Amino acid sequence: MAEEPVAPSTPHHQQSPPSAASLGHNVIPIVNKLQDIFAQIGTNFNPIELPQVAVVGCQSSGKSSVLEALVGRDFLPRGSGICTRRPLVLQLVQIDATDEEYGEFLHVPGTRFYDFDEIRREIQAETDREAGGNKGLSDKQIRLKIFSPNVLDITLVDLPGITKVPVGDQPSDIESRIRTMIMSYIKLPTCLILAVTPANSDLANSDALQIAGNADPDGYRTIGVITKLDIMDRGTDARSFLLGKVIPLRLGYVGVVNRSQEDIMLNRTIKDALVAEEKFFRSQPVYNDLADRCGVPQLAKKLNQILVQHIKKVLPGLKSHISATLVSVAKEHASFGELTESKAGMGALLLNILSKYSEAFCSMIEGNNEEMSTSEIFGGARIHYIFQSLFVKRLEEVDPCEDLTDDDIRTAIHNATGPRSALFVPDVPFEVLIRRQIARLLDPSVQCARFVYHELIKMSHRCMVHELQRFPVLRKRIDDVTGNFLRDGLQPSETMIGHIVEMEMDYINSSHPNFIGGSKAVEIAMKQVKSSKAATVQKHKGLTVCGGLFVKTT
Ligand SMILES: Nc1nc2c(ncn2[C@@H]2O[C@H](COP(=O)(O)OP(=O)(O)OP(=O)(O)O)[C@@H](O)[C@H]2O)c(=O)[nH]1
Repeated sequence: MAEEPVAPSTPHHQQSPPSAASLGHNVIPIVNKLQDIFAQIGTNFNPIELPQVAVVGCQSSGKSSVLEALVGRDFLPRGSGICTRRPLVLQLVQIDATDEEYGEFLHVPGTRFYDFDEIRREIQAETDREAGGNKGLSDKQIRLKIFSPNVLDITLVDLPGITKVPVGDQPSDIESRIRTMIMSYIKLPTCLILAVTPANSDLANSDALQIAGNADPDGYRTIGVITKLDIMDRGTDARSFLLGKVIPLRLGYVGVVNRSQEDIMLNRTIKDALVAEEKFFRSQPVYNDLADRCGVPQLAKKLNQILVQHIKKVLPGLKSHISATLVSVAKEHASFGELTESKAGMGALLLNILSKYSEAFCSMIEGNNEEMSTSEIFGGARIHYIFQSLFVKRLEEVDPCEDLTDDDIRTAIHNATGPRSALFVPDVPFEVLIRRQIARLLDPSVQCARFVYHELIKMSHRCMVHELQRFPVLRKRIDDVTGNFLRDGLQPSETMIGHIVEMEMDYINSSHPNFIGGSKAVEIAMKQVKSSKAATVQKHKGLTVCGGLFVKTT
């Protein structure tokens, strides 16, 4: 049966139960509102990280009991054996005082659990589903949200207790697995650690304080919680421990008395338990002057104060961060122009964007671009540069005699003249040799076409007008269409370049002014013969003399 929602009761020697409002701090509601807004707009912008509180300790030390007392509701599986077998991430959300409290599991979306016994059963069932029914453990979280007027907005994490001896389905390395799981939560700098140690154990050798010390060596975020003060050995007390004389902690200790197993079996409510706790501390003179370190309400107050301090610390930075973001978002919003709902308006907007894109492309090619850059050549000027500087230079670098040795020429002449000896190069071997050289023009020409293609793609990206930032799908589509269009043009261009080079190879233009042949060639060759340098092939002052034919090479 669900209990009445209660706030922790007020011991006579303690202050009122803490709540965001009662402490008079209005920062928590402000931050909650902010969190709600950011959650609603579904942005990744997380301006503030509220601390989460992880409860650590050895098995059955009373971790779940402490959490329940803080929430003021009875909803966690508790008992003498291992109970918490999966991390339970409990998000507490404060709602209006008039609203009914309820819980919601992430794994059962859309279902509100108004009955807190039902919540406990679901935690048990979900634990069994993942970790099995035989004391097995799993590090897969159960996420539960509790909406209540009596809670502070904070995230609490109930973790499996440290145990050393494996039982049931637990693996042999259970201790190290649990420690690793605990560490993964408490190592976060925004995680407050409630290190729970039962008073009826050896306090000085507390596993909880030891693991908390590993994660938080300076002790800035560890609060020591001593449970089970009611069942300590007669004649012993935890006074010196609560005073921090045994193991000092910056944030100090709080002693609490939770419900015993018998209380739970007798269905004692948390409200009753808080009254009993108050009575206990009142009846123990040894704790009388430690009012600020005893009782669940004090623990809640301490947590609240730390939360407020944390928010106060981050608030100035948060304020300037939000103001700066606001200015830049407003600017961005203004640049997007008017919103339009009608189909006609959308069509006009689309047309407008597309015309702006094509205008930008044209002006980039034509060169009358307004945002003229002085640091780099781009657009039409860059294409001109590719043709005039890069392409021409590459063509000039092609050596017409490369890989054409005297022996190649001599062999070609011999093969062409058969048994006769030859003075001049016959047409056929000349054409064979020269064709091979002309083919060398193909690579630089195709490369020039590819440079132009890449430049056009770059220009297309530069032309993505600012309005397009708002429409990523349209931007991608334009990019795809332009890319495909240019790619479709590149293939035929390369084919055409290949054809032009082939045409040059098929028809050797001997009428070119730079071509030296016929009677002029004979005349030069005769002079060579006369000067007894009758080599059939000779390179001389930029002229390659091939038998009777001379080709200008520079
Ligand atoms: N007498 C007394 N019993 C307590 C106190 N705190 C917890 N218990 C009992 O100790 C047992 C274990 O408590 P839990 O709150 O389940 O402990 P836990 O640390 O969450 O246990 P695991 O999650 O299984 O590690 C329960 O039977 C509680 O009723 C306390 O302050 N006094």
